[in-house]
Amino acid sequence: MKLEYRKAGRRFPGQIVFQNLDLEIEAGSHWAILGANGSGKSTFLKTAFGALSLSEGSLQHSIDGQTVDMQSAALNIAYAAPYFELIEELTVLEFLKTAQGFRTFKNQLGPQDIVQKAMLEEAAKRKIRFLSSGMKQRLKLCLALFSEAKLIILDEPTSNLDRAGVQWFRDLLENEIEDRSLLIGTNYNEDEGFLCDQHLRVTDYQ
Ligand SMILES: Nc1ncnc2c1ncn2[C@@H]1O[C@H](COP(=O)(O)OP(=O)(O)OP(=O)(O)O)[C@@H](O)[C@H]1O
Repeated sequence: MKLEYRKAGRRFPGQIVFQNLDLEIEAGSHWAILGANGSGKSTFLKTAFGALSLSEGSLQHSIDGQTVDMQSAALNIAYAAPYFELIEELTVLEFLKTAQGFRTFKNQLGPQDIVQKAMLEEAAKRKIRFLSSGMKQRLKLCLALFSEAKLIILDEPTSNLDRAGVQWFRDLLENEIEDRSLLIGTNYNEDEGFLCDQHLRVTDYQ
């Protein structure tokens, strides 16, 4: 999936997060969205998957050279982020079965396979609200990376992961991103953005 921002900007009352952004995110490219806390990484990423609209300018998504509207684009975008809520009252397996009803996993993987990939075998029948924050994070990352989406957006992907978890994430990303587009919002570029050869600092556009 390709994204083209033209003269794009996003404001909140009394605050310009970014403006005058001209940016082409080519299909299959890997971008790290860098910056300190509050610099606008999440705001930018939310515009990419349609959770926030632009205040000015335009954003066009295209798939295989064909422009698609935001609704069709959203069906081809998967994201994992601190503000992406899991359904806490379901068990891990129940949640994955529900998720599969909305969107099939890639390579014909099933809920039980995802449990294994997320290293949650022992917790499969536990309610999500009783998982540790690192376990929830592994589940979110697997949901995104084992989707069939053409654009993967990961906001702070290693938050709540311990050192072993960070290594697990790096291996997962390396194996599963394939030729898909990738946007990562990160304070820890070495751990999280290691696959990204393109960088955006939102503060360069304030
Ligand atoms: N819905 C909102 N309404 C008003 N202001 C907002 C809203 N969302 C974000 N902001 C403001 O926009 C700025 C950028 O926030 P954002 O969450 O994008 O930063 P970030 O770089 O992702 O930060 P962090 O690394 O702490 O997650 C901040 O000043 C924040 O307070």
